[in-house]
Amino acid sequence: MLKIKNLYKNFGSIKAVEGVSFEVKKGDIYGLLGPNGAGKSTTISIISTLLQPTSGEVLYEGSNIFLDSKPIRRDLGIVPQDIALYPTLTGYENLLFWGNVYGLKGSQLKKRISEISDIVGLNERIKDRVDKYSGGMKRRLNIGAALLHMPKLLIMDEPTVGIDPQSRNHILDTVLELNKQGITIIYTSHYMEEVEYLCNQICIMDEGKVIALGRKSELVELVKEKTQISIRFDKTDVCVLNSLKEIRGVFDANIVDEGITLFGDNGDTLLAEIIAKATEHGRRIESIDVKKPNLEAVFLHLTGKALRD
Ligand SMILES: Nc1ncnc2c1ncn2[C@@H]1O[C@H](COP(=O)(O)OP(=O)(O)OP(=O)(O)O)[C@@H](O)[C@H]1O
Repeated sequence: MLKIKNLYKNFGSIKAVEGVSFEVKKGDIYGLLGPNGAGKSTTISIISTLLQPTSGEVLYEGSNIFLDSKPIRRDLGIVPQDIALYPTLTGYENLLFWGNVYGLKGSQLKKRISEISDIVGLNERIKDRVDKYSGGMKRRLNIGAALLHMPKLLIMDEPTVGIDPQSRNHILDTVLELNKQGITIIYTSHYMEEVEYLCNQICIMDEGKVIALGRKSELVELVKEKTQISIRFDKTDVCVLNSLKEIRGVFDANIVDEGITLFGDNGDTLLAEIIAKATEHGRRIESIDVKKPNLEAVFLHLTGKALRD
C-alpha cells in the first residue's frame, strides 16, 4: 500500500531523517516507535505530503506521491499530535466544520457525525463545548475529525500523550476496532507498551534512522539476553546456582536478592529443567518470575540507551 524508500530530510544542518525505508501493507497497524526527536513526525509529515523530502521516494499504491498527491490525500486521515479543534464550538460543530473542509454536506455529513460520535464514544457529550472536554475527550474528537471522510489509511501521531488511562484505553480499543473495519493504520509513539499491544509490524527509529524493523517476535530475537527468570528457593546457595548454570541454554546466572536470576534462550523449556534441578537438590521453589524480552530491551540492546531517556 505504502512504500517509503530511502527518505532524507534536512532542516539546515539538522538531519531529521536519514535514509528511512519501510513498507506498510494493507491491513497493517504499523508502529513507528522511537524517542523524542527520532524523526517520526518528520517522516509522517512527508508521507502526508505536508513536507517535501530532501531526497527519497514515497509510493502510494505504486505511484510517487510527490508527482501526484491526489490519491493519498483522498485516502488519508491524519490525527495530528497537536489538537486541531475550536474550543468555543461544540464537538458537533467541530465535526461539521471538518466535514465541510472534506467536502461533506447535508444529511450525509450528519449521518457520518452520528456514526463517528459512536466510534469515539462521545455520543452523550457531542453537543457540549470543546473547552468543557477533558484532554482525553479532545483527543477522541480529534480522531473523529480524521475519520469523517472514511480514510483507507489513518496516521496517528502520538494520540495518547498526556491523557488519563481510561481515555488512553478507549483510544487503543478504537484503533483496534478501526483496523478491524479495514482501515490501515500508522501509529507513532514513544510508548513501547502501546506499540507492542497494537502493532503487527514495528519500525524502531532513533536519531533519524531506522534501527530495526519487523514483527515484535522478530525484533526481540535481536536481544542476546532473552528470557530473564528469577527464582526464590527455600534455601539458595552456590551449589544450586552451579547446577542451574549447567542447564543448556542458560548463559548467565547469579545470586540476586537471596534468589537466583538467570538469562536463557527459551523460558518455556528452561522452566521444566529448573524445577527438575531444584527437586534433584531437595529444594523447594517459593516463586518464579519469568520476564520475556520486550521492545524496551531491543532498543537498549541496539542503541545502548533507554527508550525514555
Ligand atoms: N521544522 C523544523 N525545523 C528545524 N528542525 C526540525 C523541524 N522539525 C523537526 N526538526 C528536528 O528534527 C528532528 C526530528 O524531529 P521529529 O519531530 O521528526 O521527531 P519525533 O520522533 O517526531 O519526536 P517528537 O515525538 O518529539 O515529535 C529533531 O531534532 C527536531 O528538532
